[in-house]
Amino acid sequence: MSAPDGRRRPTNAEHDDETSLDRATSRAVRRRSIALLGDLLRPHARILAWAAVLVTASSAAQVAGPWLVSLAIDKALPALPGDVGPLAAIGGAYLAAAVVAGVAIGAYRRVAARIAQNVLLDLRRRVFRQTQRLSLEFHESYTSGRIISRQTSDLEALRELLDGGLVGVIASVLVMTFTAVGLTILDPLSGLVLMTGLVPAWFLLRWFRKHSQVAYREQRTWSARLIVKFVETMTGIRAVQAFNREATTERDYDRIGSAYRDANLRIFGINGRFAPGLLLIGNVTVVVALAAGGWRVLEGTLAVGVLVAVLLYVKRFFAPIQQIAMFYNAFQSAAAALEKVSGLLAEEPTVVEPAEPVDLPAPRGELRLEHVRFAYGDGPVVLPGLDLTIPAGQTVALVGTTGAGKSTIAKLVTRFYDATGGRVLVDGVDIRDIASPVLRRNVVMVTQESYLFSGSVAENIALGRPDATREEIEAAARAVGAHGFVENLPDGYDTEVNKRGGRVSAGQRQLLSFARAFLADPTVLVLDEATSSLDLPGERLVQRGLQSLLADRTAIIIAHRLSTVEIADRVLVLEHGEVVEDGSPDELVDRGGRFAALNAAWQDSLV
Ligand SMILES: Nc1ncnc2c1ncn2[C@@H]1O[C@H](COP(=O)(O)OP(=O)(O)OP(=O)(O)O)[C@@H](O)[C@H]1O
Repeated sequence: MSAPDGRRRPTNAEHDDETSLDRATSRAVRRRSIALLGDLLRPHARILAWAAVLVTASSAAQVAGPWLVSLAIDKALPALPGDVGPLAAIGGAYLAAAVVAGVAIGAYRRVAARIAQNVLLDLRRRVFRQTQRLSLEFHESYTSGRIISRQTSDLEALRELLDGGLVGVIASVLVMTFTAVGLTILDPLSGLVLMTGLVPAWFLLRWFRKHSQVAYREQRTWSARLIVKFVETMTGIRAVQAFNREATTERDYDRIGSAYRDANLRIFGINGRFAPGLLLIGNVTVVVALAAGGWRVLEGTLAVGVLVAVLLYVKRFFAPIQQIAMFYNAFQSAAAALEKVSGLLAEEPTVVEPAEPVDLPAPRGELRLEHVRFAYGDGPVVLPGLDLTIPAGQTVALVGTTGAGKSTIAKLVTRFYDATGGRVLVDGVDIRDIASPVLRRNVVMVTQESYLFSGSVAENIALGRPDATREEIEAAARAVGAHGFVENLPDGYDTEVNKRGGRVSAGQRQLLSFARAFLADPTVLVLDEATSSLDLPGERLVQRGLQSLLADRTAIIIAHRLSTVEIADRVLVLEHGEVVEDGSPDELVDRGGRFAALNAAWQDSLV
């Protein structure tokens, strides 16, 4: 991300890959997660309040049970057999409490599940929208595997948290609180025993928190790396197989997989000590409460019924701790996931929309670069200061050694990146002042890979202008010479690409992307020509398509073929980000400089 001075600011998603953060960063990351959570829950405030009422009612009703049992033992049983009234009343109250508790908890679970699912959907949408919104700079540094793991495994961890426990755990925590309060009111001394049991439990919890936080971050980081490695290998499978890299990539994958396994084992190790430790503390507390209470019953200072209620309360207090401990795992994992997702969501596009956009009412397509300076992030300067004017309608071919900065110029003119210094102007307007929909309509980039989306051929062409009619789509295909082969596909324009029968060759793919650009009809076209060599008829076809595409518009072509350079009005030879030769192809050949040499080499390669 570039600050106004051109230096790089740290990004929010930058800490993604670290397992231990310093205290301040850790706090900032947590604050960011909590803010996101608040933001997600805010629209559900009213229904959340309703859920809180339901769960509170259910917990209070549950806590009444042991107290009613103590009343039955100490008050109602001694009145028998003469007076069955108290026992019947207590029995009735017990039943009523059970019904209230059951109905309220059922309703609470349904309401809470609906909130959880809506929050998840909202988060999924936000992640998707955000990844589409972020600038190319972000995508070039944040690998697609990492984005995939944000959208898949991180959201899955949050789903597990919300589906698999949070709702129950909130109810359990409330029951525990009510139980502790109820017990203390019933018999303060036993309340004290319970509180004493909580002291070692609290220390154990602190130990667990400290260790598991690091372990869970580590687990998620390795899991993301595993996905990155897999996605990278699969997207580059051709290169992997062509260069015999299978064994090396497998070794790398194994190494990451082992680290992931070790991270998981560490978590199990921590849990293996935490859960039994808590259980032990709970049971010891029950024994102490029983011993102390039993002693007082013998002394005659405690009623038997109250002792029974005390034991029921203490047991009930510790019972959900196991569940909460297990839940803590899901919580840790989800908290780590939320940290990463919130980092992605907090990321701002580096290419900023203008506050007061300037329109281009009658675009002509004149391009001007004024002292354009550029460097990627903290990297070396790619363009030291480029001055260039391209009159409307001119076709300019950019040639030059690899790394000279040709693609960089293309990315600056199309505003996928902003220049670090200087300005890029279209018809005299700084492109930073043009709203992106207007800019994208007028300046279109056709990239090397000519990406085809799943869908029909017609749909792929219509990407250039979604409201185009079938006639316009076919006219565009005809104009660039794609109509012939499209008609020969099994279902013509309705053939699904990327499916059996819909496979298109590299040249045909380029023609489709030309048709797409033709339909979009931009004033300025930037074309990164594919380097893949086509057979001669294929090349001629593409060349003819290109010529019709270029007519009547300004074009910058990163040229890799002689035939392309020949149809250009002007050739710019670039070296280390500077124009070293500028002229028509014929002039440059006559001048006998670098272009002449390149041209000779191209001519040679044809014979
Ligand atoms: N996303 C990026 N992040 C950092 N550096 C980059 C990035 N893209 C390109 N560069 C660097 O910028 C310089 C210019 O690259 P550019 O892609 O513009 O060259 P090019 O002339 O188009 O080369 P080629 O013909 O090989 O495509 C190179 O040194 C390259 O390493």
